[in-house]
Amino acid sequence: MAYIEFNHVIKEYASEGVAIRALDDASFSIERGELAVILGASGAGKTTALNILGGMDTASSGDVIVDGENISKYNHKQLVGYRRTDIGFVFQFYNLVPNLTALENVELAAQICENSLNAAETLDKVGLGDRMSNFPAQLSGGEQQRVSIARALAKNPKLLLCDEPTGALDYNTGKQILQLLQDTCRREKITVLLITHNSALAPMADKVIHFKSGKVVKTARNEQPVPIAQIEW
Ligand SMILES: Nc1ncnc2c1ncn2[C@@H]1O[C@H](COP(=O)(O)OP(=O)(O)OP(=O)(O)O)[C@@H](O)[C@H]1O
Repeated sequence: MAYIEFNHVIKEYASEGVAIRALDDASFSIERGELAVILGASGAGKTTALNILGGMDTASSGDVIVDGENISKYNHKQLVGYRRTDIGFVFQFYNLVPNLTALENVELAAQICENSLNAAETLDKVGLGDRMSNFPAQLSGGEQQRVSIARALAKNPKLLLCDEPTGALDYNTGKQILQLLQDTCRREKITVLLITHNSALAPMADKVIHFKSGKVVKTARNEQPVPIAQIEW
């Protein structure tokens, strides 16, 4: 069994009496410690898949296995615990608490987990060791995204889920953030799943999962993933 298995997942939303199938029998797997990229056009179902994997949404049918646990069978309380301790989230917008410093933002997340990492050390690892006492408004977009990555990592999660993490950043800053995520995956041996609509990023991943119209239409493995610095788009 793979570390993550998304098996025949269907997700339907009811919208004004009409059923919208956001996921239509989608299946993929990811091994522990892999960097996986989900590619697909707008509306393909990428965010829906990520939200289900992160316990923020539930499947209409199908199984979602994470580290041997079938999270699709979890009740509300179990999902709360799963989101709190097992999953680190990084979003396009950083969602930092504006009146807390970088350090306090990371500490806040670490406090809700049992096996959390030291907040200051984690900020140091993402390159912000000298900006810990700054408030979000005093940091650039790229620096704020580093804080949000540190906040996710400080939870010491099983899985880091990133939804378009460079969507609000310029080309070079975005590249640095992707490099950080790639390096973190390798160095910390953490499983990372990244959503993007930029197909040029495919070579950075161990595994590439292509979504189209709610289905996984192709998965590919890169035997030798390419460092982000060598990818241009
Ligand atoms: N809560 C919801 N209620 C109704 N429809 C939804 C809901 N969430 C998603 N959908 C629909 O499901 C489909 C897949 O959406 P999803 O956000 O997963 O796509 P995506 O690939 O992440 O797109 P994007 O790249 O634009 O974010 C879309 O048609 C969307 O409108």
